[in-house]
Amino acid sequence: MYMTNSIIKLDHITHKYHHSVALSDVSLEVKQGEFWALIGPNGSGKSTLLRIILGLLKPTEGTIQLFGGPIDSFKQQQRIGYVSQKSNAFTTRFPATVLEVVRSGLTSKKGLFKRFTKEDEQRALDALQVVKMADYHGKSIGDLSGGQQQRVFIARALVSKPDLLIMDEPTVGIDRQNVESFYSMLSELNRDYGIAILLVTHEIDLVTQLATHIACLNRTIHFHGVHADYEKMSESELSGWYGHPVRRLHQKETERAR
Ligand SMILES: Nc1ncnc2c1ncn2[C@@H]1O[C@H](COP(=O)(O)OP(=O)(O)OP(=O)(O)O)[C@@H](O)[C@H]1O
Repeated sequence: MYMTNSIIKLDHITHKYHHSVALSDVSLEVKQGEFWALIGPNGSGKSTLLRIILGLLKPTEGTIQLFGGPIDSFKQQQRIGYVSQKSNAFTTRFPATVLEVVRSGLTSKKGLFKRFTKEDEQRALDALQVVKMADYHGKSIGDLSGGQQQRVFIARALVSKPDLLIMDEPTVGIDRQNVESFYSMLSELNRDYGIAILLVTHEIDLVTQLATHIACLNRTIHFHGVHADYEKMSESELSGWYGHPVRRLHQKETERAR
């Protein structure tokens, strides 16, 4: 069989909503084990790009490959875990324990009314262990903090053992201190378990320290590459494509701010 370490490959993606261009000629490749931060200001096309990758939206032009094959014939949805920014709103209205929420990540494969086995429960507990939330498995999800809830949603996405985790601003509404520990948990997930990550965020300084690769989007890609090359971009170049001033915090400053 043809082997590839390519996970997402976008070639010349353009997307128009009616006549307005949301994305223009975007090409990008995410490979096995990489941690990509996709950054860009409001309205820059980040969510549009994610929806295209998730197969929810067909681009006006361009091609997408997932795991080395065309998106149209992609059938292994369990290889991709997705966590949205809206998870929090859902949890508080939904009375369930942490374990039940995580186990529900297996539902798409089992069908809605199939019974869960002991093995399923163990898989859910293992996923909770990875995000350091196993001690909370019996708690009601609504009783956890925003940061803890998002960890549980990561566990829910991990329960089918995906190769890629896609997240759309997962830290919205979480306080700064918990955001930092949430991001280091993601970094461990990438480093220790080899899971590729594509993370959409506004929190440039926190994330660019951890990501192995960075893509700067504002309708089109203004930069994409490894962290070291991103660091070489001047603050004025960064501010130019971002649309308003960007100040770069360096590692030492971030350490001090903790
Ligand atoms: N369903 C839609 N119909 C028409 N225009 C849309 C639609 N969705 C998004 N747009 C427009 O496309 C552009 C890109 O939007 P998108 O939501 O992808 O940006 P974003 O970077 O995710 O923004 P934010 O950071 O604010 O979430 C914006 O100008 C937006 O108004």
